Amino acid sequence: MTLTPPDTPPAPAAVDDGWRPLDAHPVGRTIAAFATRSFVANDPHGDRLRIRYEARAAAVPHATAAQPAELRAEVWFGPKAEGPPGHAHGGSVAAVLDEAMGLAVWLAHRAAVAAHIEVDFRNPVPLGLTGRVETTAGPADERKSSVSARLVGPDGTVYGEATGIFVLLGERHAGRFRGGGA
Ligand SMILES: CCCCCCCCCC(=O)SCCNC(=O)CCNC(=O)[C@H](O)C(C)(C)COP(=O)(O)OP(=O)(O)OC[C@H]1O[C@@H](n2cnc3c(N)ncnc32)[C@H](O)[C@@H]1OP(=O)(O)O
Repeated sequence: MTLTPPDTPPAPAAVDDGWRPLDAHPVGRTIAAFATRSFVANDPHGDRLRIRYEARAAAVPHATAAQPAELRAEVWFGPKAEGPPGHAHGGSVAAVLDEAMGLAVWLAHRAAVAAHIEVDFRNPVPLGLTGRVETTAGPADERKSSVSARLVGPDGTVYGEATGIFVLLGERHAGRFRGGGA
C-alpha cells in the first residue's frame, strides 16, 4: 500500500486531447474496416505486427496547413517481423510507415495510394518493441497529398522517419484498387 503524504498536490485531471480509436470516427470506420484486411493490420493477435490506429477527430476531414490531419498508431513488432537477428525487418518498418501515411491521407482527404515514399531507418527496432507511429497529412491539391510519419519508441528514440506522395483516387482510377483477392 502506498501512503500519500499530506502535502502532495492532487493529480491533475486527465486531459481529453481528442484522440479516439479510428473506428469511432465516421470516415475512420471505413478505413478501419479496410485495415482489418491489410498486409500490416490483418493479424491483430499474430506474432508479426499488431497495430492499433487512432484519429484526432477535431482534425478531420479536410486537412489544412494550419490544421493538419493526424492519425497515430501503437504498433508492436513481434518475433515474426525479424530481419537482422533480434530486430525488425526494414520492410516491416517501411510497411507500417507506408500504411499509416496512406490511412492518414484517406482520413484527411479521400482514398489514396502511395506513388512515392522515402524511409530513413534511424535506429534498429528490437523485436518486442511497442512503438508509436505519428503521422501528419498536409493539404491536398486535386490529385495528391504529401504526408510524413515517424516511428518513436517509449523512451523517445526515433526508429524511422518517412515522407510520401499519395495520389488521391478519382475517376481515372476507376476499376483499379477495387476489393478483390483470390
Ligand atoms: C483504397 C485506399 C487505400 C488507402 C490505404 C493505403 C495503405 C498502403 C499504401 C500503399 O502502399 S498503396 C500500394 C502501393 N502503391 C501502388 O500500388 C500505386 C501504384 N502506382 C499507380 O497506380 C500510379 O502510378 C498512381 C495511381 C500512383 C499514379 O498514377 P496517375 O496516372 O493517377 O498519376 P499521374 O501521372 O496523373 O500523377 C498525378 C500526380 O501525382 C504525381 N506523381 C505521380 N507519381 C509520382 C511519383 N512516383 N513521385 C512523385 N509524384 C508522383 C504527378 O506528378 C502528378 O502531380 P501533378 O498533379 O502535380 O502533376
